[in-house]
This record gives sequence, structure tokens and C-alpha cells, in this order.
Amino acid sequence: MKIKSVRARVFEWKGKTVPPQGNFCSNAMDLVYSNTESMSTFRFHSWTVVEIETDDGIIGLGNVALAPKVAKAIIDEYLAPLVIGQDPWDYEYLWQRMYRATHAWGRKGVTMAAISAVDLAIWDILGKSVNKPVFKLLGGRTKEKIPCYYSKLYRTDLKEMQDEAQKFLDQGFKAFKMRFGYGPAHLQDGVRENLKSVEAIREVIGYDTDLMLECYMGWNLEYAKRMLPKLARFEPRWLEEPVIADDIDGYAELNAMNIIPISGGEHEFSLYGFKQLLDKKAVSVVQYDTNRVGGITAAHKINALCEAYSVPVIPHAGQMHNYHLTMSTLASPMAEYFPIFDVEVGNELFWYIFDGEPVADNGFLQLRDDVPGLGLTLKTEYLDQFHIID
Ligand SMILES: O=C(O)[C@H](O)[C@H](O)[C@@H](O)CO
Ligand SMILES: [Mg+2]
Repeated sequence: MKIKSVRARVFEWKGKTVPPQGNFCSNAMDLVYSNTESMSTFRFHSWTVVEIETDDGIIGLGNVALAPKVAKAIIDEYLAPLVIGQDPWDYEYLWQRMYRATHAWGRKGVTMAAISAVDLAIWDILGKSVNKPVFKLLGGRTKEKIPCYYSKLYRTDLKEMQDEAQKFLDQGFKAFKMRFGYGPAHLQDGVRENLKSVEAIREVIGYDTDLMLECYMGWNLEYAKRMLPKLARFEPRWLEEPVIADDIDGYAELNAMNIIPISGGEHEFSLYGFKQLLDKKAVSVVQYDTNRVGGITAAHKINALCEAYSVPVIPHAGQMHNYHLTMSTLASPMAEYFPIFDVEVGNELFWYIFDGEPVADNGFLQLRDDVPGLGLTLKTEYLDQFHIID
């Protein structure tokens, strides 16, 4: 079996969107002077879909959400020629070809995300070629079903947030992630607002349910150090990305305070990046995303690394490419889950592009043994609401 063609298309959402409501999630731009458009860097309304076809007619599907147009250019110009004509079963060799050929200017960020998309499509082909779901090629079923946490709860009106939490508590979710709206720029008022929002959610979900707190890199080290003791009474399972991804020492310092476990990794790339985080004990929960970190070939290795360091892996965003790794890895106890919503931040766009995503049932997800590959197909229902760049 040989790879015949690689097609990367950008799906730009042109349909209805929910307008941003104030600062509904702190983020790295909050600390930059004159940031009137902080939320615009945070929302992403397009996605790159990669289809790789083999000479025996199998089509593998991959995807990448970071900087979609740039990712497409990297795939078209640099990655496609490296894999066309090759045997997809040589996936490690192909991964190394892509990684090393782009190393001088790639390594992390959008290049690694583009490599991820190609790698995902290759694994989809492998599964389809032997009629097995990808998780069966990675070690198989390590759990009967995957526990998942409800991920949304952006900072809006507190009553609205409470109603949202109640609705999904009633649907059986036993773990929730909420977002902070405020950071250092909002001074003491913002500190109070942040605490009020966590209190409001705990009021609804109680203390027998897990609660995770997301900063999305919108804080700095000094602010995070002040916040940790104040947040401890709410018993969060983790505090996510308190500082920017490059401040690994900052993560390590916060984690060493041993007040709240610190999580991160959704903006880290490659096996080496994760080794650094683990060596420094910078995170207590690893949250790579398979469509950024180097695809399944890289994520599978990172899982082994995390197992050896006894650090759990709870990948970013959920979605099929991550669920297969969660299912096949004992070190991965849970998945993130974005439900179907109107298009707002962008995570939910996955539902509009692909069919095959499992729907949570009572706080659990199931992967089927009888669906080969990654189990995704392109959805036709919303096609007319996308502008597609071929
Ligand atoms: O952890 C997450 O889910 C991410 O940080 C989200 O993708 C981001 O959009 C914040 O909601
Ligand atoms: Mg996050």
C-alpha cells in the first residue's frame, strides 16, 4: 500500500456564531496593553481537514485547528511531497522525515500541528486497512468506557453559569471545567469576581463532583501565587495553564507549592517538550492535544513517558483523535468533552465538520470496536455554511 495523494482543505465557518460576551475567558492577550481584541485571538472559526488517499482507495482523515491556512500551506508545500509514494505502515519513518525535514524552522507550533494532521490521516488509513479502530492498534481497550468531564462554563453572568452547570449535572456529568474571566489587569475586583464564580459553581455541583479551573495562560506567576491559597477551599482537581506555556519554571514553582495540582500541555509540542515539563515536575496533569503534539505517533510515546513519571494524561479538547489514545492508555483516566453548542469559541466546530464523534452518556463516552480507523467521516449537513479553501 502506497500513499497516492494528500489534500488539505481549510473549512472556514460562515454560519451563525454566538457573539463574544465580554472577557469570558482570561487569555494571554489580557496582559498586553491596549488589548481591545483580546477575545479575537482566542476564538477560532476554521479548521484544516487533511485527506490522504492510498493506491488501493483508502482515504484517511486528519485535522488541525491551529492557524489553519498556515498549516495547509506547510502541508501542501513541505509535508505532502515527503509522504506521497510511501508506505503508511512506515509511520515512524514518515514522522521522522516530516519532523527532521522541517526542523530548522518547525519543531513546535503550527509546523508540529501540520505534521499531526498528516500523522492522524496515516493512522486512520492503518486502522481502515486492517478493519480495526485505531485504539486497537495502540494497545486496545484499557477501560470499559471513558469517563469525561463537561468543558465549557465560560465566564458569563453567574446565574447563567449556574444554570449551565445544573443542566449538565442533571445529564450525569461528574466532573466540570470552568473558565476564569479575570486576571492581573483587573486588580482586586477581578480577584473577587474570580472567587465568586468558583463559589457559584460549587454551590450547584457540590463537593462530590470534580471541578477544574482554567486560566488559559491569562495570569502571571505573581498573580497565580496569590490566587492558589484563596482557591484551595474550593478543592479544585487542577488549575490549568495559569501562565504562558513557555514559562516552564513558573509552572514548576506553582506546582511545587502543593496547594492545587497544576495542569498544562495543550500548548506544548513533541516528546522533548513533555520530557522537559515532566523532568521539572511542572505539571501534575498532562494535556497534550494529538492534533498539535505530533499526531498519534508522538502522543503514544508521550503516554509512555507519562506512565513512567506517574503523571496522568487527560488530553485537551476530547475529540476522536484523543479518545483513541485515552481508551488505549491506562495512564489516561478521563477525557475532556465539549458538547454540541452553537459556534462560539471554536472547539464545538468539530461537531459541524465531522460525523462519528461519540456523544456523552451519563458522563461517559464509548468507542466502538466495529468502526475502523479513527471513526470520523466528513459531515454533509453543514457544508453549505463553510467556505472551503482547496
Ligand atoms: O482546555 C481547554 O479546553 C482549552 O483551553 C480550550 O480549548 C480553550 O478554548 C479555552 O476554553
Ligand atoms: Mg485548556
